Amino acid sequence: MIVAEGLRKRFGELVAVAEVSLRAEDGQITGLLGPNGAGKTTTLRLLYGLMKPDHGTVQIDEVDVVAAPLAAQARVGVLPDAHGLYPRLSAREHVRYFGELQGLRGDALEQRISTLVERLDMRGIVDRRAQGFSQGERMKVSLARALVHGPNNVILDEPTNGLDVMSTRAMRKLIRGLRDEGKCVLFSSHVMQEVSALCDVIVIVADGRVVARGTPDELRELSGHRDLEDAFVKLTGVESVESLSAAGGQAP
Ligand SMILES: Nc1ncnc2c1ncn2[C@@H]1O[C@H](COP(=O)(O)OP(=O)(O)OP(=O)(O)O)[C@@H](O)[C@H]1O
Repeated sequence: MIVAEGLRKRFGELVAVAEVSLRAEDGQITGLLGPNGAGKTTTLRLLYGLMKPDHGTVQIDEVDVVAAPLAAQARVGVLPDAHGLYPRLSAREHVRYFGELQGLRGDALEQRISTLVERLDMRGIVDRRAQGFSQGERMKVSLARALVHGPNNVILDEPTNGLDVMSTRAMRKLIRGLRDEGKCVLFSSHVMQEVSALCDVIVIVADGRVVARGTPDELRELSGHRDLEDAFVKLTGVESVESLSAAGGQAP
């Protein structure tokens, strides 16, 4: 379970996260939905301890991310926004390296890698060097890396970005599978269809603030729109989901 309270983060004069509190439960998929620049990536980085908040707290399975970052990070798998891979390492070596960083060794690690190779359908690429991997192949390696230690919590930043239809379906299946195993899954997206297809709970952010939260049905009711995309537009105040408006607010 991931619980954030009163998060704030500014970069100089720019307020990226003005006020975000959220709760992502085990056995649920929680979607962080907002237009470009709303503060989603920054919020996720605060949640998994890549950045420290100026204000507020984050707990992962009741472990404080600022006070005990290593213990908190052991409980979470992260698919960050950029899937940087080492070009000379093979897919298997990437996953093994991250497993070792998480304290896995020997047969247990190799067994875990084999399971992920099957689950993510990586047989064709697992012993190839990452140089030249397609977007979908990079995504698989990044995901395997995130899941190698079997974390109870999984944070995914725009997980279907750049994926084709088949890969998007595979990703959705995987995300649902994690939920069905009882894991806490939190992912960000600016695409309403993506979020509505997957999420049990949606947290909508705009201008670095949570503007609404609830199940898809609750959000329809709150906005007075049957169509979820219309509900999103109403709740965020942006013209269209794809309007790409930079919504980071300026500090007073
Ligand atoms: N390291 C940084 N330094 C300065 N400004 C930053 C930094 N990271 C984010 N920002 C700014 O903070 C605001 C929120 O950015 P963030 O990446 O969190 O938004 P987002 O909702 O993830 O957007 P997108 O959907 O486009 O990825 C933006 O205005 C962005 O330019």
